[in-house]
Amino acid sequence: MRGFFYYFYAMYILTSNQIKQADQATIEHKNITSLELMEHAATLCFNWLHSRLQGQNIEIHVFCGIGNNGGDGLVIARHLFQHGYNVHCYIVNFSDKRSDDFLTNYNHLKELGEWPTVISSEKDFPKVDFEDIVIDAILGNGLTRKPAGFTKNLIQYINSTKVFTLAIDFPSGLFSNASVIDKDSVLRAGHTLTFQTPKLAFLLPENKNFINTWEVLDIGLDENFIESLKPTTHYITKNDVIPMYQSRNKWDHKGTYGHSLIIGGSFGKIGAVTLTTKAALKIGSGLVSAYVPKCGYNILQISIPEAMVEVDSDKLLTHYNFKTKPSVIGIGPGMGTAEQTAIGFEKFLKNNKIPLVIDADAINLIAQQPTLIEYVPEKTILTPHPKELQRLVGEWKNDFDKLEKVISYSLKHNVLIIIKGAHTTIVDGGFLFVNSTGNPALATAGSGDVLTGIITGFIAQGYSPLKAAIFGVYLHGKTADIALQKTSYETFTSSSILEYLPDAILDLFNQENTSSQES
Ligand SMILES: NC(=O)C1=CN([C@@H]2O[C@H](COP(=O)(O)OP(=O)(O)OC[C@H]3O[C@@H](n4cnc5c(N)ncnc54)[C@H](OP(=O)(O)O)[C@@H]3O)[C@@H](O)[C@H]2O)[C@@H](O)CC1
Ligand SMILES: Nc1ncnc2c1ncn2[C@@H]1O[C@H](COP(=O)(O)OP(=O)(O)O)[C@@H](O)[C@H]1O
Ligand SMILES: [K+]
Repeated sequence: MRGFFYYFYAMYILTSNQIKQADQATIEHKNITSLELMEHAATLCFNWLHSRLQGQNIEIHVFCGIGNNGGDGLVIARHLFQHGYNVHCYIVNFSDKRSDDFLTNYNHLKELGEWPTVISSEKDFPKVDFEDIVIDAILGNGLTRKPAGFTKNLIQYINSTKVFTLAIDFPSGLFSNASVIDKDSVLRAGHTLTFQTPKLAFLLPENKNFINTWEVLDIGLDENFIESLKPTTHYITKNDVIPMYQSRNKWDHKGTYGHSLIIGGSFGKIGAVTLTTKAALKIGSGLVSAYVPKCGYNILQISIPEAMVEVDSDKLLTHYNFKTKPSVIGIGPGMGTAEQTAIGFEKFLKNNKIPLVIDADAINLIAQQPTLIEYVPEKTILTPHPKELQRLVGEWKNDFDKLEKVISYSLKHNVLIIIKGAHTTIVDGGFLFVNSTGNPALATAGSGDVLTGIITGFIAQGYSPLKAAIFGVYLHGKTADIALQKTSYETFTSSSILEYLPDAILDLFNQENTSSQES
């Protein structure tokens, strides 16, 4: 699904209410019944499983609730029976409020002579072996409260078997847009097939135990209607960044691609600012300068002959009196938070009018003196890792609360915040852009410094701060994804990000694999 609402294309992440509305609109506008929609969605799930199992004689336990998620389970069970699989189908009878489409599919199955087993209490729990497969169609998008009673116990029982579980739409008990209150009431899915759009809950670190791998099945909900909902949360994939790429013209020269100034470093931490400087160059900034303490001069000049270097005091940044006239400044890596550095930084911010990317200790200094944020130019980018973010916006109760806090900070100060992590999220006022690339190979010293350089270098070349942030975060993650085909998690270092940056850019022009809607 492609969004027109923002000024480029992106896949939407919908809330459960938006999905319900889109479901209804699709039924009305596309002249399709809800039963047909269920048949279509569940058949896609069956096809997914069938193409992998190829008729193998594995015991498959399909647990169905009594709503439409359960209805999906019944359709999947029917197809499995009809294809000769060794299937056990159960109705998790937690309520009398059976949905119409559930009932139709229930009867359909019975007519075929396949009577599901009804589970009404713990004594009805079947034996499930580790080698079996469980299909979780207990609760989906209609979850209104945490599962309790025997339903919760069933979820706990399935979790305890450590069996592979394929969740339909949602791991049962996981809310799309609210935090889990009772961790024992949520199914721990091995893989989730979710309908139409990714769900925000899948992308938050607090849900790491419930959601493992997942993918989106396009069930054909009405895209025009979804557009009209003006969703504010986007999932960034290759299709979304390709149009951002700015190609070069024959007559361009280095001045066309801007001048990045990287400010940072302190004694013992010159490496950080070196990585950032290298990254700004490698992503194509026409000119790159570094402003570092004197102790960093030789290191930078020797390790990056392409960069110009200006110096401050011996071991620390204190004066910030560089002569360079850059188009953008990336500031913070390795800078430290010494008192003299803090005093100089305050003066620098108060006088500066140049676009900024603020990272690491520069974020910590703003957190120490919060009014400093009033002096940054609008649409300045801040790139905190979780600890730095906490210092900046304060403690949060859960990941949804964290997003709320970051959104209000971003709105209040008109800045962009990049929440770094496994699914790095760019917050631009009320809009969220969640990244799809990257893996734990990036959990290595200096990878954030490189990201700062990439984003700074993009802004130098004329990318807007938002595009620089989205494109930079996407490519940064993509280097690690590509690298894993040739190297290991362990041997990937921050310098490897720069080594694989050309592959990540070239991959944009590779026609294969353009629909990476999975994680
Ligand atoms: N457009 C799409 O994406 C399509 C979606 N489809 C499928 O529909 C699914 C959504 O179906 P759904 O709306 O019927 O909700 P579902 O999750 O089955 O449960 C609702 C029932 O559970 C109850 N209930 C809630 N919480 C509870 C709890 N903690 N403990 C106990 N009970 C609880 C709730 O009762 P209530 O809260 O109203 O009292 C109600 O009776 C969706 O995930 C997808 O699989 C496809 O078929 C086709 C296209
Ligand atoms: N498990 C992971 N999956 C994807 N990306 C990750 C993972 N762990 C770390 N990263 C990325 O690596 C970078 C780490 O940044 P940061 O913590 O600031 O590193 P440093 O301070 O060492 O430069 C961020 O861009 C983050 O998104
Ligand atoms: K489910």
